[in-house]
Amino acid sequence: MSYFPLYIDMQDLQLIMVGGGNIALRRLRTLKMFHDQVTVISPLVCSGIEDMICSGFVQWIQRSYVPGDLNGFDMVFAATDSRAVNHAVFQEARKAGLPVNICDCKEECSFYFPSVIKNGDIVIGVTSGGTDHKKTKQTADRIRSMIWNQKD
Ligand SMILES: C[C@@]1(CC(=O)O)C2=NC(=C\c3[nH]c(c(CCC(=O)O)c3CC(=O)O)Cc3[nH]c(c(CC(=O)O)c3CCC(=O)O)/C=C3\N/C(=C\2)[C@@H](CCC(=O)O)[C@]3(C)CC(=O)O)/[C@H]1CCC(=O)O
Ligand SMILES: NC(=O)c1ccc[n+]([C@@H]2O[C@H](COP(=O)([O-])OP(=O)(O)OC[C@H]3O[C@@H](n4cnc5c(N)ncnc54)[C@H](O)[C@@H]3O)[C@@H](O)[C@H]2O)c1
Repeated sequence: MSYFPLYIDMQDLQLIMVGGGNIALRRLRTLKMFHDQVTVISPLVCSGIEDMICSGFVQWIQRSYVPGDLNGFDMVFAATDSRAVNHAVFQEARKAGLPVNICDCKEECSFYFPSVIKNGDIVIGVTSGGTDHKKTKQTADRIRSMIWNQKD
């Protein structure tokens, strides 16, 4: 069964991203279109995220994740390169009843991260239900070029 595209108001939600590499950066760029601030817990961050720290969009907790870190957050994203860490984040989030997105395991996601096309108030999210990421990206790129001639 396909997933229902739910459009939610994120403004008052406290968002946390565990991990600060390439995938976290790509997702933070998307989240930046919908929120003013995201907390990132990660011992290291890539240079794109350093810029987001400087601009105030990212609040950086510079250390590894430990259980209990999700306290006070409403929505959880995990994008570390460790299956064990991502799984631990999933377990804590599930226990706390928090919506959770885990980048290396679709079975542990309570929602998927879509490819997003945004033009003013118009927002389009594309998913393949986790079956074909390439097709998702291609479809989003086609929509961008067809409708708005907007690349990425
Ligand atoms: C849409 C996009 C959003 C974004 O990431 O921003 C996205 N994946 C993108 C790209 C991408 N993903 C992967 C590669 C590298 C390899 C390859 O090419 O296959 C690339 C290409 C690249 O990175 O360039 C690998 C991968 N992805 C997932 C797993 C785990 C699994 O399947 O269990 C693994 C194996 C990880 C591993 O090896 O450990 C899981 C998920 N990825 C999703 C979203 C969710 C459902 C999306 C849908 O319905 O299609 C879902 C289910 C959950 C989630 O993470 O929310 C983005 C599109 C591009 C864009 O628009 O820019
Ligand atoms: N869903 C997707 O779209 C997609 C696409 C490609 C890859 N992946 C998956 O995403 C994972 C991450 O990829 P990447 O390119 O961002 O890796 P990366 O190496 O660039 O980044 C990993 C980040 O995790 C952080 N980290 C490591 N251990 C941590 C811990 N204990 N606590 C907090 N942070 C920790 C590191 O400091 C680093 O910032 C890959 O291993 C792969 O499984 C997902």
